[in-house]
Amino acid sequence: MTRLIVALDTRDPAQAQAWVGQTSASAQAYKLGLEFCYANGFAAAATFAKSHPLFLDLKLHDIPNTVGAAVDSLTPVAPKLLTVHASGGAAMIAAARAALERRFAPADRPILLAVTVLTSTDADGLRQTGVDASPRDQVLRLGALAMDAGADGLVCSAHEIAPLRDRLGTTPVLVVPGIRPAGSSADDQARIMTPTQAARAGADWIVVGRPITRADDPGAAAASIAAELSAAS
Ligand SMILES: O=c1ccn([C@@H]2O[C@H](COP(=O)(O)O)[C@@H](O)[C@H]2O)c(=O)[nH]1
Repeated sequence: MTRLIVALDTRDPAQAQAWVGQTSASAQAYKLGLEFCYANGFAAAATFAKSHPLFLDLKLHDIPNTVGAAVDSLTPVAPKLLTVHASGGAAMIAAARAALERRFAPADRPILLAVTVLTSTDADGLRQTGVDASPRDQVLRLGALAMDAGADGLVCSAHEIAPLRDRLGTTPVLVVPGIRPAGSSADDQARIMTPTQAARAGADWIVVGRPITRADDPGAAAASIAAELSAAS
């Protein structure tokens, strides 16, 4: 069954808490990322993680020593899921994994996710960064590298779930943003699918922000997405 993570993309803790109150019957976890953590600090994220499963989406990307040390520093937050950028390379991902293993007992260790190609990036966007591969091929390349280096799973778009499963099997935890219910705006996302399509493709988790948080009734929007997921599973 595909589970729902609601992205609490706000700098206002009261707003984040209000969205949690409206969606708690439908969501299995919540994402806090750069906007919330830069505004409120990691103590606020740690407090949040004590009462809700937390996807801490920091997308770490630096030299291996710095990323390993950053992951060490995040120990008090104890998120359920944590992201690094796969394009940081194998040594960086291995350093993040080693830090998590040093700091957590196996049963409590956060799930280490490698972000492959951002869901806001299309083939043109990749080309502008000097990558001539299609998003699909680049996701497969980075996904294999990240899993070999010690990631537990990958962040990808729903378009890449089937090819990733073909290449890497069922081992990677696949976390999928770029989700848009039928008829809703893509916003700045380029590689999108509906909740039903992502669930049918085999996403372990989907991440949904604006289609819920900018809805007139966030609770109803989350409930409708949760209903799609259970009907598709
Ligand atoms: O490739 C990625 C990686 C992370 N995200 C994050 O997911 C949510 C999506 O929000 P929407 O409002 O539903 O577009 C957001 O917090 C991103 O930082 C992503 O979109 N793509």
